[in-house]
Amino acid sequence: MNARDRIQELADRIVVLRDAYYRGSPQVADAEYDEVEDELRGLIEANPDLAPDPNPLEQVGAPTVLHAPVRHSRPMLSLEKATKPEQVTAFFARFPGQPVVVMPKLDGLSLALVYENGRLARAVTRGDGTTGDDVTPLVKALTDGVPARVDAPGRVEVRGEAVMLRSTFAAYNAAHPDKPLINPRNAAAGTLRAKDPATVSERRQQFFAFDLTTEPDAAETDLHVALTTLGFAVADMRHCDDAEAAQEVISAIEAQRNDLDYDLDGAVLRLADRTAYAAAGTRSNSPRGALAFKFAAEEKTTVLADVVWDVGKTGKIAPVAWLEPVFVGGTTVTRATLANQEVIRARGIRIGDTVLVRRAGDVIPFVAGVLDAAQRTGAEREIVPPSECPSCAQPLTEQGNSRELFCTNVACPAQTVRRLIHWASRAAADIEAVGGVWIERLAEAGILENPSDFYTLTKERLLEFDRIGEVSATRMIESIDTSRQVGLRRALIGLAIPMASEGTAARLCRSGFGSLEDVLDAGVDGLVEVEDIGPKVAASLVEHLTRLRPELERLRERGVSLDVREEDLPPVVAAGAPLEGKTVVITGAISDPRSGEKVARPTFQRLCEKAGATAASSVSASTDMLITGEGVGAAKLTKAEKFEVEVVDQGVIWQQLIAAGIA
Ligand SMILES: NC(=O)c1ccc[n+]([C@@H]2O[C@H](COP(=O)([O-])OP(=O)(O)OC[C@H]3O[C@@H](n4cnc5c(N)ncnc54)[C@H](O)[C@@H]3O)[C@@H](O)[C@H]2O)c1
Ligand SMILES: [Zn+2]
Repeated sequence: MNARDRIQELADRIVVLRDAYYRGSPQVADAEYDEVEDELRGLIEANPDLAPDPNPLEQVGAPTVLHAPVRHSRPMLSLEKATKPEQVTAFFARFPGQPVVVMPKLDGLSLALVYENGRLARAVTRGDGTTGDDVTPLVKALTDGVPARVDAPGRVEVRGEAVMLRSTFAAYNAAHPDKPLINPRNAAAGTLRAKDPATVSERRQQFFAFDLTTEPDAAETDLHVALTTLGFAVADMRHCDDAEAAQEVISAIEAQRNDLDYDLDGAVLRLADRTAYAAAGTRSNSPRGALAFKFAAEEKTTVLADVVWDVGKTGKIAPVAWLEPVFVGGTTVTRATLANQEVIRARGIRIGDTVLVRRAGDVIPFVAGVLDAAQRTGAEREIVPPSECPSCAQPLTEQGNSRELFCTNVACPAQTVRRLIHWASRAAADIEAVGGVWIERLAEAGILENPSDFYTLTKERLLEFDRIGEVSATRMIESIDTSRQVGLRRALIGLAIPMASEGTAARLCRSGFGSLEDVLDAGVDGLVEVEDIGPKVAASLVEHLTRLRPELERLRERGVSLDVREEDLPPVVAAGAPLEGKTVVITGAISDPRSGEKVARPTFQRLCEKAGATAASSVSASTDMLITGEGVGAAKLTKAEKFEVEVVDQGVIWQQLIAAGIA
């Protein structure tokens, strides 16, 4: 195909894809759409005289049907994209001496809020950039972070992004397994298209501001200060004086990406000074004073090649999607979860479909749904749940609203292997040297069936197997030996009792149970006394521990400790302990100043708890102190500054711990 035809083809495709996307039913993932734009941009750059007219790359959004059209005071534009550090350097070089704010590029939809003499007059969507939709009632009813009044005269226009928080999204999907939302962005856009706020009342959104214009011109020229003074939330804006600092903040935002409560697809750089930003002007479809740095995509489409029903350690039979390999969220994904049969039904997924796969950080990849059912060829197959266990062929039972399938055969071979692997896992007995493949082989050979069987293994027995040498056999036996110190909390985790979480195990230890046998002897009545342990969890504990009693006896006989360990007990805090009543966050690498040796974070945390502190994982308004070790990330410090949290070097804390006889 010649360049002219290809250009036209790509331009037409962009129009079609945008139209579908802005109507709320995208046909492809963003990353794939961006590839089409990139190819067109490249071709036009190489053949400027072949630029299509109109050129979709110079347009914004899509001309959709507007219910209540409102013309914007100035166009709402797209952003110039960058993917390489050199482009960040070039941006700074264009504006010598100008400070820049760097902030997350939120993945929601942009809104313009217009205030007249202090009152919110209207909220308008971006639309095609020139004209948007008036969505004031929906925004007033459903969007947090949009003050009804601001303390400013004349006309104030605040632009920003309305997002559905991940927590809201997850809660909504948990409450509506029959009609799940595909992703937070789509959910936010769909919400603002609703005719009646009452029908979408559980789909709340949060507004984060990133742009401000005032008439008459306000005195405050710093964007960040001006927005926060007016009472708007901004998503973590940080000032940077040079490209190097900006690049650091960009990396920090990307590193934090999974811990935040909103989706983001990049970082935005923008001149911090409002006057300078306005003076920089615009191109056909983007402001000159801003740049978007794009991150790797967390969503891609791929073909669902098959669905395999996998037997878990508690007998749950879960559908696993086998995918054509797809690079998403930083790795190549070939497997993803499909949750349960209700989710499959609600999302209308079939084998052979092109599905949207989402992988954010260390979250297990999952199939979010089918983007474009119109692409089906007719060769797709229904996903049929099994009626019997794929491992032991026993009939299955269904449980709960989502109709999860269970094999209740305790002798099920697949479950046996899963339970053994679970016993050996890090959170439980931590038999590091015996991997899953070995456990499977030993189980197949009939040597391993219950956790207690690990403790009868000998080096000689292991050496009978092919492909095992003296060294690894010794390591395996040593690792098993060490795991005899597993103790109450981790043994309980390792036994994989349905409904008993890691938290349950920790709470039982802290509330005074001395051993696994004590837990069993307490009975349901004794267990529900423990904070946060309900009757269902208590009943499950008693039922399964009763069943496991012979196994507990075998473990004991073979020298495995099922008693509570000191580290799992509530710390004894002396009156006047140095950190009494303080909520602390620990960050950076910790080392003992006396020996210079590295100290694991949980160990140091435990010392702080003995000194009376409560440890939290992230800095918030309720944090009293940020304890810093080596190599502290800028993100934590900025947050501490924001919440006015005292920052204390580990050295100071060590001195207090040593003086109090705790360390
Ligand atoms: N899947 C599809 O078929 C399809 C089709 C069309 C567009 N898209 C996607 O939509 C997006 C396209 O472009 P666009 O031009 O609307 O957006 P863009 O990526 O150019 O970014 C501009 C938008 O970013 C948002 N934004 C978020 N945080 C911001 C901040 N801190 N400062 C400034 N703006 C901020 C604003 O809403 C603004 O309108 C891309 O992500 C593209 O992949 C997807
Ligand atoms: Zn089975």
